[in-house]
Amino acid sequence: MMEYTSLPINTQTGVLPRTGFLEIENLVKSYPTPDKDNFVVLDGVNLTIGEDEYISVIGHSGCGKSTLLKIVAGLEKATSGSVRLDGKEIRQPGAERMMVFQNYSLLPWLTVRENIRLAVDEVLKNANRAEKISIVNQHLAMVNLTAAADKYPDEISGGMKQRVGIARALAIRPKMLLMDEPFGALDALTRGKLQRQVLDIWENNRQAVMMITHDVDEAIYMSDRIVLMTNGPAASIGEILEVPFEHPRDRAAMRNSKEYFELRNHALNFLDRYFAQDE
Ligand SMILES: Nc1ncnc2c1ncn2[C@@H]1O[C@H](COP(=O)(O)OP(=O)(O)OP(=O)(O)O)[C@@H](O)[C@H]1O
Repeated sequence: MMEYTSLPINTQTGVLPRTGFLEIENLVKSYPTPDKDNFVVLDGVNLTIGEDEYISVIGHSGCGKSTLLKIVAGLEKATSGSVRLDGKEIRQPGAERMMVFQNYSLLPWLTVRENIRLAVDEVLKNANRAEKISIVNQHLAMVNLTAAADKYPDEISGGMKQRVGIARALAIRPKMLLMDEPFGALDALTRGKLQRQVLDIWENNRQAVMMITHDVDEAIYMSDRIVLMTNGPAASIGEILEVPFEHPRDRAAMRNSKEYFELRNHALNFLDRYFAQDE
């Protein structure tokens, strides 16, 4: 069994001195309210993500995690500040950033294969028919859905639907994967299997990932860094934790290490502290 040694917890905030692929600078997001005051959701978020880095974002409900992800996806506009991908300002959705939602968002009148094919047709316009078929088949196999390819979404389980969503996102070869609680609706066993599957795919084909989760164990198991958000309104980044385990990770060995225990407690204490302020 792989063993992990104990290292000091490394916490950071703000913009990090690493190669920036996604660069979020002084991001502010507010919504107008009827009484003319603005409701400030995010206030001064600074974050840099590398092109092959897996980042998790954790924070209490309503602190603005989904809002942050939607701004990176181009589905929401920042009130001020800037968000750049590969040096270019993000102003709208784009095929280089694919989103995976918690509630699957599959088209119910299309089969599993057709749901993936639709995205491929829309984005990979220069690929010929044979190439498209091959890409769809390859991604069906990647998430173990070849046998279910011709079923409709209401004929498959929640875990399978989420795998279709992930295959669809990956099939168009995005530079960045944005996932909003992708495993949140799944039972523990299915969640564990799908986490491993997503990690396998990512380890073989690294890309930038930003994943929202409420689960500290999931964040430690999957990501390179964990972004801990302060409570809203006017939330920002409280701490960023470096996860010191090499990929591929052995979940059981990791869980038995002192370092895992310390990191987990550090994150939970952070969340408890902010939760206590709320009460
Ligand atoms: N379109 C909108 N208009 C006004 N307020 C909004 C809008 N969208 C989100 N908000 C508010 O912004 C805040 C942050 O919402 P967001 O969904 O980003 O939080 P979250 O951290 O993802 O929450 P959860 O963990 O519960 O999903 C909430 O108070 C929400 O009510």
